[in-house]
Amino acid sequence: MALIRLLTRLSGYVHLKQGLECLGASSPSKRLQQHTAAHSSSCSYQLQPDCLELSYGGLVMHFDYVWLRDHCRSASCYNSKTNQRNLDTASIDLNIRPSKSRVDENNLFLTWPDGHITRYNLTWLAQNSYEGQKRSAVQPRILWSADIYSSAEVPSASWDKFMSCDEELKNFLNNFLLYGIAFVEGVPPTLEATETATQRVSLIRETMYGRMWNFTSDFSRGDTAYTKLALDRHTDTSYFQEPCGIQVFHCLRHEGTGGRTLLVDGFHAADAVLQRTPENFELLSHVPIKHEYVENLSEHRNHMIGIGPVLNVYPWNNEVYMIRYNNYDRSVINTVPHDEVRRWYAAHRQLTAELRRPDNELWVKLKPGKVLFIDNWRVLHGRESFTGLRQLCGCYLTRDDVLNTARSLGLQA
Ligand SMILES: C[N+](C)(C)CCCC[C@H](N)C(=O)O
Ligand SMILES: O=C(O)CCC(=O)C(=O)O
Ligand SMILES: [Fe+2]
Repeated sequence: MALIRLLTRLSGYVHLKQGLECLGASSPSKRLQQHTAAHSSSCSYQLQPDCLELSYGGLVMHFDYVWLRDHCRSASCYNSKTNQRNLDTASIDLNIRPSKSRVDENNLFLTWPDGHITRYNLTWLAQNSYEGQKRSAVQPRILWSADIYSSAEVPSASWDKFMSCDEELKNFLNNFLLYGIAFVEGVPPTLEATETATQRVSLIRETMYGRMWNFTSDFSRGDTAYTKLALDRHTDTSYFQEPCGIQVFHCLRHEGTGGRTLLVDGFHAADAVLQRTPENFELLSHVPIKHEYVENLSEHRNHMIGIGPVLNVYPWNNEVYMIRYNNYDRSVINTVPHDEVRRWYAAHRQLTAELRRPDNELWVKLKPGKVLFIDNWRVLHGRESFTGLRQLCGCYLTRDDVLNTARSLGLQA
């Protein structure tokens, strides 16, 4: 196998630096290598029997030939106006191999057996390689305990600026992405203003609870949320196949005592389990669990079922992207044999112990004017029991559209 080696001076340092930043954290020795490479970079590649091995920017990457053909960005294979693939992937010979290959300073060129030529930008390859993805987080975040969150002194957005200034919205969303919670203050204490605030961020996700809800402890629905009782930490709508992405709360009125809101970073707790007992993390991220909502009132009849592990992780880097934790709504476990179920209970116990550590509990008293956005895929909420009239309004938001807004403002989401 011919080894083609190319040593080039890099045309732009910035160009390389950007490419490398996308690769995320690396070991000190790798960082040193990358640093040296800032002045002159080496790119080498080798056509292996089953893949192309590319060494660039301190990273050794492997690209399957079918993958390479499938990712051709030429005008006939890819429509760059719509960012959609034109190429029919099913027409690629699964044993395809390039007949010719070469590199220049910034690109790799492959000629396919039918004469078609593909040009790949080397930085693009590095950013989109499996090896590059494995090292980087999809969503950068700050895991928090109550102390970490409080000392960060994360500012709330202020209503006027939030509604009129994109920079304020961007800061708000940046905090939301980093911590999984964010506040807007100075919002008029009405359902309408709350709705207006949420529409700045996303689309409302209507559920069987309605579009916007405004609830008190009148037991108008068959759920403990509609009482004065305390609620332990949980995520909502765990009984949906896709639990609601964001929950918004605005306390419009409370004449009485208690009723504080509890917030806990579920990803922080999951990370503690991963660090201490990886086999428990493994069980929580693989054993499928059922959650169920059965409502049997004359005006409301609902039966919802959601099945999935407590921790949902990306398979290529084990990054947790969703926690589904609601002991009230967890249903019968019948998907696991008895010897595994005991181990699952032990893992669940460890996660629960982390979630219940007092130093992980952030308590806030919601007041009229202060709107709380919670990432319901990450941060658990609960409440203290209360007395008196307490009126809470809010809604759920569609997750894709929150992330869409964040990306449109230039954030990584
Ligand atoms: C928010 N809102 C009051 C409308 C609904 C409450 C839903 C409560 C349910 N047990 C769950 O955790 O999903
Ligand atoms: O009353 C509260 O503060 C929250 C109740 C709750 O968990 C919910 O509505 O989802
Ligand atoms: Fe809830």
